Amino acid sequence: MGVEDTEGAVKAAAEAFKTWQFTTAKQRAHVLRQWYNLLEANHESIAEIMTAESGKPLVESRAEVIYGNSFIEWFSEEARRIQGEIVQSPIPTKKIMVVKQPIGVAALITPWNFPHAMIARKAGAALAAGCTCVVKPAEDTPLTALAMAHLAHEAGIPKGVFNIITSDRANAASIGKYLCENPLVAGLSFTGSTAVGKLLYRQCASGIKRLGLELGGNAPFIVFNSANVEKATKGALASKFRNCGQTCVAANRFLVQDGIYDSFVNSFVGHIKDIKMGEGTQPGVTTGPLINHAQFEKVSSIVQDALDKGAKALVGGKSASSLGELFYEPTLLIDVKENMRVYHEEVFGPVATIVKFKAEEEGLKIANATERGLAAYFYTEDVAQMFRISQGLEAGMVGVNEGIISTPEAPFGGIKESGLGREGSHHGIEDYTYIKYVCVGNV
Ligand SMILES: NC(=O)c1ccc[n+]([C@@H]2O[C@H](COP(=O)([O-])OP(=O)(O)OC[C@H]3O[C@@H](n4cnc5c(N)ncnc54)[C@H](O)[C@@H]3O)[C@@H](O)[C@H]2O)c1
Ligand SMILES: N[C@@H](CC=O)C(=O)O
Repeated sequence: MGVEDTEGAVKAAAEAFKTWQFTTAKQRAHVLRQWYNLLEANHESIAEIMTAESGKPLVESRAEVIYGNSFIEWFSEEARRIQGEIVQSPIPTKKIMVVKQPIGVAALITPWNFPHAMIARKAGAALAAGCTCVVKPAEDTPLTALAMAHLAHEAGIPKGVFNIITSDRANAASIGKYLCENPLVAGLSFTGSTAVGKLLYRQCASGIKRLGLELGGNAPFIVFNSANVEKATKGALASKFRNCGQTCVAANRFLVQDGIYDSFVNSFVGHIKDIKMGEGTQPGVTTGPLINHAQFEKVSSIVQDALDKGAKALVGGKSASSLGELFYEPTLLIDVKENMRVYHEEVFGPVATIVKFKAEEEGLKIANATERGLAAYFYTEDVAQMFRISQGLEAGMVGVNEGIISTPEAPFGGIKESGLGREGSHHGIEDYTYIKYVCVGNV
């Protein structure tokens, strides 16, 4: 689809907003719950579609559908808890009311790495608030989005309330620009690369549009001397290799204190060798291919740059071409130095790097030495250290002795160049409502 189709979708969403905004919270809660029920009932088919279009192993696709559905369930409940305030007035004849209203048409641009959950996290909140949506899924994963839309209409979400614009790569930029600049669109929420996020930020400036940005991360994963190696290895594997490393909150830099370095590295190497990579529909496969050639080239070149500059691959370090052209071996690099790309860039692939440090302050300093601030992780059994480090880390989300932090109940989002706003939790609705102060005089 292209800009003309987008124009049609925006007009349909604006038209549908005229009535959807006046539905009661209870009605919206009901219809979202119906959608959730259908998404649950069709969960295996959606997982199969996702695996077919993205290569994600079925076991991960199933987990994502459960995860994505839980946002629709959560926001079906939250719809009825969007509360205003009655404020104490300084003048007896005046009353002050603060109400929250839906912003209008919300444009949602989503990535390929979580084709269902990233739509669910945005659309669930928008629809609960009383907004209508125009969703532009990533070019690699349009079918999951269309399946969700099919079920949305079956669930009774009225025509025009939830619209999908699919596109190829060539049309993504013009569709994005159109959504940013169209005055009928009240707000835009984007998950994807920092480069595109910055472009959308600039494009939205002309109309001072409401903006939510979930951008790239560069998560440190610190293992302190006080850590439990077993727990740290388990968390490291989950955080790094989930979705073949193509996750914005994936651990990107392992920082390991000198006293625990050898035992952590040995344990990590053993577990990485056990990862079963292959075609997503094969039983037992836990890790699939990279999404496309661009991702494959990016991952290969980042690793090659590190190897050329003296890093050592304890596991992997090359493509797994016998499995297919987009497979890259789970990799562990040591002797990583500041002059290597992998030290600074978000790899977005199955590549773990380890840097050794001595003192706690040094570990924290390296962890914070990035312009990104999405997630950060650390492992320690020392309670005082838990408080010191979680306060000191410059990130929107911190996992303490935990490698998987995403859940609809908690606010997801970053600081610094990792984005604006929060998704999920009760804060997730804020992007889709505005506060209106109503002053009633002469009472
Ligand atoms: N934060 C995340 O969850 C996330 C997700 C995907 C990719 N990434 C990062 O981005 C890198 C590149 O991946 P990518 O190229 O698919 O991400 P991307 O940011 O280019 O794509 C994400 C979405 O934005 C759309 N898009 C692309 N260019 C656009 C434009 N000019 N205007 C409006 N929309 C546009 C795409 O069609 C897709 O829907 C990855 O290596 C990774 O570092 C991050
Ligand atoms: N992995 C994130 C989304 C971005 O990649 C999540 O856990 O929700």
